[in-house]
Amino acid sequence: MIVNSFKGLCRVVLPLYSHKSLSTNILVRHRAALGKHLLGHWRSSTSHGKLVRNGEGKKSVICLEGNIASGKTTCLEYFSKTSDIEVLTEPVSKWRNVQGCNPLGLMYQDPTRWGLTLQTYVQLTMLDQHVSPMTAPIRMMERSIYSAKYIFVENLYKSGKMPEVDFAVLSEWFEWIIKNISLPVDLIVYLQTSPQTCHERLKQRCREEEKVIPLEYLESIHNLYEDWLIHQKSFHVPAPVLVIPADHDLKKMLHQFEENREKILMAR
Ligand SMILES: Nc1ncnc2c1ncn2[C@@H]1O[C@H](COP(=O)(O)OP(=O)(O)O)[C@@H](O)[C@H]1O
Ligand SMILES: Cc1cn([C@H]2C[C@H](O)[C@@H](COP(=O)(O)O)O2)c(=O)[nH]c1=O
Repeated sequence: MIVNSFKGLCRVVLPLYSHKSLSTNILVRHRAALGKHLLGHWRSSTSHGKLVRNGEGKKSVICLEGNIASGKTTCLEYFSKTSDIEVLTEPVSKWRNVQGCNPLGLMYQDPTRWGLTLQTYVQLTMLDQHVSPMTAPIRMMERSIYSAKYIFVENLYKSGKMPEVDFAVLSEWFEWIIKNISLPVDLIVYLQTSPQTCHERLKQRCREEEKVIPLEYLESIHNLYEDWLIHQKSFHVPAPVLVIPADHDLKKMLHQFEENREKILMAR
């Protein structure tokens, strides 16, 4: 639901639900099942039964979303120069090398066999980022555990490349996590591109594993993003959405990032 038009090229889209109501009153459940190390970063509160990171209420978390090669890393690089912001880029290097194995490369070679393997590891590493203690008042992170599930797992499943049983196992894991652990997001910034633009940028970036990606794959990812964040008709949207059209050249993109600096950094 679009509730606000912004000067220039951006819009804010409100979520169907607000995460705030879910995350303000929470308590630690399943405490016994958790290691000492993890609990060191957590506190208990009063209801809803979720784990909460210490100091969570005072800080803001912005997730940067967009198709593959839409310019997310470039955007994060720009904001990383701002003081009081912690930038978490996607842990792609881990996805390309876990104990000497490359689940990202394996997935692109044989999605039906390796989709579950990659997505299990993506889910773990994204969760690790969401729950890691914040080192600055504002955190900007690349994608989220939500897009890993609502976009990439969904795409594998919908395209017939992920077996039903793999999808069911991943879905139950995901549902358990979001039910039991508070993963607050205050704003989603969506870099909206055409799949064609991403295809061009992807070829230019030339990541070895991604050489097999056809335009149709980027079109599917694009449509899932649009249904989730623009039409808001597929899955729960955990925060308001700021849309930044991102087909433009670098100079114009940097200008737009600057124009939107306050809207992005004042999220909360
Ligand atoms: N506005 C832009 N115009 C042209 N090329 C861009 C632009 N933004 C990023 N790029 C280039 O496109 C490629 C993908 O950008 P990147 O920031 O890595 O995207 P993402 O992190 O979303 O995958 C990189 O080679 C980057 O230098
Ligand atoms: C979150 C997520 C990502 N991937 C893949 C898609 C790309 O090949 C890389 C991420 O690179 P980007 O330039 O930052 O988009 O990882 C995936 O297959 N599954 C996922 O859940």
